[in-house]
Amino acid sequence: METLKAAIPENLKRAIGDSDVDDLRSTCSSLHRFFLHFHPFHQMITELADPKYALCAKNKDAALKSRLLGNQCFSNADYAKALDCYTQALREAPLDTASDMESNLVVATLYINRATVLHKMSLIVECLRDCTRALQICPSYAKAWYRRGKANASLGNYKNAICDLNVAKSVEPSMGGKRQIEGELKILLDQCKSTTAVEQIQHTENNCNTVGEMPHIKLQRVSTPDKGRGIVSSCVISPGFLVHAEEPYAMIILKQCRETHCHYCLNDLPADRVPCILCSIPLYCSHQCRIRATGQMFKIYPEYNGFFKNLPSDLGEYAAEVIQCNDSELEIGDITEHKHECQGVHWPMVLPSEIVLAGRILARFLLNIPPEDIINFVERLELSHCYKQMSSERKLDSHIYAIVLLYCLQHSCGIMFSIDEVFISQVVIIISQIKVNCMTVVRLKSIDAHGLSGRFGEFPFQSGAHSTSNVEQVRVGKAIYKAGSLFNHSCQPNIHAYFLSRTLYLRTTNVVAAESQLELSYGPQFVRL
Ligand SMILES: C[S@@+](CC[C@H](N)C(=O)[O-])C[C@H]1O[C@@H](n2cnc3c(N)ncnc32)[C@H](O)[C@@H]1O
Repeated sequence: METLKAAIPENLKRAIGDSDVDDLRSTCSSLHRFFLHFHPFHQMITELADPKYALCAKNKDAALKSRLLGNQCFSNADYAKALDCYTQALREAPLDTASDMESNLVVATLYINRATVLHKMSLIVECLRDCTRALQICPSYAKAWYRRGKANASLGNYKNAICDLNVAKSVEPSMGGKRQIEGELKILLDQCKSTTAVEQIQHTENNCNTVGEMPHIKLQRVSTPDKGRGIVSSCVISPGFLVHAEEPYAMIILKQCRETHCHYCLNDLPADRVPCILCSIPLYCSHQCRIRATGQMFKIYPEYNGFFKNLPSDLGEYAAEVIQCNDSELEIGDITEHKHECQGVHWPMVLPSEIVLAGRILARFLLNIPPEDIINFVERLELSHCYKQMSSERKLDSHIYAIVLLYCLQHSCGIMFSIDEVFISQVVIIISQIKVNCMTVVRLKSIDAHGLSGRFGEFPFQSGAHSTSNVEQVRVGKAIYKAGSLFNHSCQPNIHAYFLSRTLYLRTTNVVAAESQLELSYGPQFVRL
C-alpha cells in the first residue's frame, strides 16, 4: 500500500487532501486513471484477490502434515497440542460438498481424531458433536459410530450409546472389530438395565440469536441544530428499561480475537470449533454460525439412502435422525458476511478491519439489489459521515482503499459491476461513515473474587449472580447498527450500550423525561454494579 501511496503525484495528493464531498467524483476519477496505468497496482490486486495466489486456500498436504503432528502429540499424551494440530488440519483440509463420501474421508477422520482427543480431555459433549460431524460427512464410518457410542455412554445416554454401537457393528467390515463392539455392547446393556432413568442429552449447538425483552416504548427520530439527528422518547422511561435491540447491518471480528472467538456470533470458541468449508481463515462455534456467515450448507448425499436401507428399520431411523442436518431450516437472510471473502484469497486478512467491513456492506448491496440501484447505496444507508473533517492523510487513504477494495470485490463476489468515479466516491463515503458510526462490540468478562475469569456476555443488570464480581470489558468486534447509530453522545448519558453475541442492547441508566434525547457515552462503557 505504501508503494502505491509513494507513487501518486504530489499535485494529485494535494487535490485529494484538500477535497470536499463535491470534489469526490473528480479526485476519484483522477486517482483511478493513475492506477489504471500503474503496473504495481494491477500486480497488487492480482496478489490480493486472484485465487491462483490465495495464501488462505485449503491445502490437503498441509492438512496431512498437521494431522501427522497431531498423531505424534496424541502418542505422547500431549492432548492440548494434539487438539490444536487436528483443528489446524481441519482448517486446511478441503471438503468437497459436491463430491462423494470417499473423497471427504480425510475430513471425517480428522473429526474422529479430534473427538478421541476431546474424550481423553473429558470434553464429552464436544466429542459427541465431532462424531456427529464426521457422520454427516461419512455415515458409514464405523469408527465414528463407535466413538459416538462411547461418548454417549460417558454421558449416561445408554439408549443412544447402544444404538450407536449397534450401527457401528452393522457397518464395521472386520470380524475382529465386530466382536470387540459386541463385547462393549454387552457391558452397556448391563449398565443400561441398572439405570432407571435414561437421560437424553440433546445435541446442543450455541444459539447466537438471544433476543431479550423487546422495547414497548415509542422512540422518535428528531433533528437537532448542534448534534444532527438524534432519538427521543415520547414518554417518561424508568431506569433499567430496554429501549432498543438491534442486529448489526454488518460486523467483523477484531484481528486479535480471530483464534479465540466465533467469527460470526463473537462468543468464545469451544474446543470443537468448526472451520470454513472453502478457506482456512474463519473459525465458528457451530455449523449454524458457519452457515449464517457463509451460506455453506451440507448436502445429504444420495448414497445415504442406500446406507440406511441396509440397516434394520429402527436403527436406520435412528441413524438418519443422528446425521440429519437441520441446516436448511436455518434462516440465513441476506447476511452471508464471509461468502464473498472466501476461497482462500487473502485480501480480507491483509486489509484493515474497517475496509473489510466496508466490503461486507458493499457485498450486501451488490448481492441484493439490481446493479442500476447501486449508485444510490450511500443514500440507502442513511448514515452520517465526516468526510470534510477528515485529515488529508485519511482522505488519501480512503481513496486508495476504496479503489483497492472495489477491485478485490470484483474478483471475489461473483457479480459483474463497473468501477467508475461514481462508485469509487460512494465507497470513500462509506469508509468515512464507518469512522463515524462504527461501534466496538465488547463482551463482559466477569472475574470472580478468586480471580478466575469466567462467563462472557452476561449483563449484570439481569443477574444478581455477579454482584460481587469485577467486570472486565473485552473488545471483540466492530459493527454498524443502522438505527443504533442515530443515538448521540453525552458526557452525562441516560442510556447504556451492551452486547449479547452480535445484538446491540440499549438500556436506560436514569429516569428519562418525555421528549428528552436518549444519549450514550461514546467512550468506554463502564457498567455499574
Ligand atoms: C453515530 S452518529 C450519531 C447520529 C448523528 N447525529 C446523525 O445525524 O446521524 C455520530 C455523529 O453525531 C454527531 N454527534 C453525536 N453526539 C454529539 C454531541 N454530543 N455533540 C455534537 N455532535 C454530536 C457528530 O456529528 C457525530 O460524528
